[in-house]
Amino acid sequence: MLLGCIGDDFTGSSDLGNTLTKGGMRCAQYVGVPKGPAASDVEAGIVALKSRSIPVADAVSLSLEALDWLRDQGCHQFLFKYCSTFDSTAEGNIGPVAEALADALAAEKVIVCPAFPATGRSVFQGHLFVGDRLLNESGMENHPLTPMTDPDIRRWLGHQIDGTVGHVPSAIVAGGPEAVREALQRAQDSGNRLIVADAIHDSDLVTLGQAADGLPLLTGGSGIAIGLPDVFRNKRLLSESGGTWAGQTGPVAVLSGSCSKATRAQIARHQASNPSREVAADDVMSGAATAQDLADWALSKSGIPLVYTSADPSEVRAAQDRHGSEATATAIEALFAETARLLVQGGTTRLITAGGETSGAVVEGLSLDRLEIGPEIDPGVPVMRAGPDLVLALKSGNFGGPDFFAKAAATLEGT
Ligand SMILES: Nc1ncnc2c1ncn2[C@@H]1O[C@H](COP(=O)(O)OP(=O)(O)OP(=O)(O)O)[C@@H](O)[C@H]1O
Ligand SMILES: O=C(O)[C@@H](O)C(=O)CO
Repeated sequence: MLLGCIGDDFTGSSDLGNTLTKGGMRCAQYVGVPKGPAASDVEAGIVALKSRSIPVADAVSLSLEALDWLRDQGCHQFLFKYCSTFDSTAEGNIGPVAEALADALAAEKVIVCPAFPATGRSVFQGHLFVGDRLLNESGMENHPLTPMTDPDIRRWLGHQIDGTVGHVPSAIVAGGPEAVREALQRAQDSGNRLIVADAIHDSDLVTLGQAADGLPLLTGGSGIAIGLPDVFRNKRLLSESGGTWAGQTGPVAVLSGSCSKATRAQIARHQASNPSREVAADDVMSGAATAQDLADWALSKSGIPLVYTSADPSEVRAAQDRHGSEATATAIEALFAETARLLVQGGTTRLITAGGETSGAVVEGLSLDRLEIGPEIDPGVPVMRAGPDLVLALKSGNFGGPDFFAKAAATLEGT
């Protein structure tokens, strides 16, 4: 294994797997820290954690455990993948995890770059944009768990760590890898270890990847990995034998706990021509909504049945005020996990989930341990094989085109 990756959620990890697989690396995604060794042909291993919204100390210890395992597999370079919208609170978890990994690896210069231009995320003057909106005006300010109210990544990260945050501006990134290396050194000389780098285009991310050659730790969205396969390839370290993907026919279902704008628009589009069932947070909390009932309903439907709790920000806030945000999220995630288990037990072979936390709960509920990454459905979302009769698509909240669910079902089938 050449590159050891730690993802702070499951959809984000598959997004990274998509980038590395497209770049030609043989890539495997593990559900949590594996117990045994990796297969010998894996060039990039991604340990997917559900550590984005858990207490800081737990996120740090899980990430260090993942790091130890990846080191044991022989990796010399490591990548901490977080969300391209920098999903975190002022307490963490991105900063504390990045610092703990840097301590463990004696990393002195650590790039921080959430940019993912293919999905409209760019970093300019240390500020994160989603399309033409600053992060805090993009809808992410309403996120149920990690509302992003400050677009200045340097300042937000600064709240999360004890030290100061450096910055490599766009004009320097445009100057190429050597200019970036010099700027990183200057940032380190000024006492900064975590260094936010601007990136607007994929070419900037390629430059950052080249500049990071020899650095033990990189952090970012999946975009930060764009240049890495070529760095390994130029050193003749990649096997170059392509992966094989065979589609899967059989019953399909969609489970959505994502309340993002993109997901809600995809739901509205999908339910116009497919069976759909909305589940209210109150019914989850009271126990009126049961996994058995939802699974039976989906298994009885033709088309691409959709079960969702996705609601608009005012409904989400009202449910959180009534029941508490953590309790609501935990109960909804547990319901989706059990529904997924019953669906697969009932014969579902293609499962599509929307939302990082939701997908994490589902994948853990299904007790999966390793996912093979296949072709891309939409930027940032690949199809994945979880076993001989089960394929998955785990969609990050804000990813995917308007017709994502139908496109995912078809791509999972291999059509
Ligand atoms: N109606 C609702 N009321 C309150 N909370 C909800 C509701 N529906 C879903 N949730 C919770 O909101 C959270 C949504 O997070 P999730 O990560 O699944 O989606 P997302 O944030 O859109 O996706 P991503 O993290 O990939 O951007 C989950 O914990 C989910 O259980
Ligand atoms: O980086 C992203 O935006 C996604 O991979 C993700 O992590 C959202 O959960």
